[in-house]
Amino acid sequence: MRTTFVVPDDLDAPRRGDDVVAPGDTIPPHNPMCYGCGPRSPHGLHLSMIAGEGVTATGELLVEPRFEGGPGVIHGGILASVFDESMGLGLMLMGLTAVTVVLDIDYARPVPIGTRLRLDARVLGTRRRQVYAEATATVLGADRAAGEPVAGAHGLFVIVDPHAHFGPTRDLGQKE
Ligand SMILES: CCCCCCCCCCCCCC(=O)SCCNC(=O)CCNC(=O)[C@H](O)C(C)(C)COP(=O)(O)OP(=O)(O)OC[C@H]1O[C@@H](n2cnc3c(N)ncnc32)[C@H](O)[C@@H]1OP(=O)(O)O
Repeated sequence: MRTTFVVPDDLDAPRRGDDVVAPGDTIPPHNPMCYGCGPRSPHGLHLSMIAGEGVTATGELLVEPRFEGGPGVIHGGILASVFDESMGLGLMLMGLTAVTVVLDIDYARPVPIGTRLRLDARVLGTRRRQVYAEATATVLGADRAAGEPVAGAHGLFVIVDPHAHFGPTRDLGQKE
């Protein structure tokens, strides 16, 4: 993957939260109406991620026709949303709330509609309130050389107090 995103080399190791789902279990959506993971979001991605060991998560995404950008391929903004959400869900394994402040995407190959992608997300480490994460997308069931990623992402998230952060906007949220 090629990127200009700089991951500091002095990060603290990520620590899994005490009261989070076990490896192999589905990470619950943080908001039922979330565009990325919410099961009740009418036009959302409905992304679901499975907890791995440590602070890692995996998922799958079928590139549906509604995700089209250029003729026959996924829209780059959709893929950015997929990465944002997959890293965000992985980060929840730390048992905290954090929001994205920087999202960096490497669109390495065009991704055709109908492709089934495997998503791998991993928290790299923390520095004070900052949390660094990365994710990759590889094509499932294809003969693409040795599972080379078709896209990758880095994210910088900042830990927030959810009540203070979402308090002023919570009433604007769509109700279930
Ligand atoms: C209830 C449950 C809800 C769950 C929700 C989500 C979970 C899952 C989500 C799922 C996925 C979807 C996710 C989504 O889509 S999240 C939606 C998109 N993101 C946002 O809306 C975030 C908007 N930004 C903010 O609200 C503020 O900037 C926050 C609150 C984040 C920080 O403002 P605050 O005034 O509080 O703090 P600070 O400014 O002192 O900064 C603090 C630290 O952060 C560092 N910093 C800040 N910005 C940058 C930057 N650009 N590059 C590098 N570093 C940056 C800064 O240097 C400092 O570092 P340090 O000096 O401490 O070292």
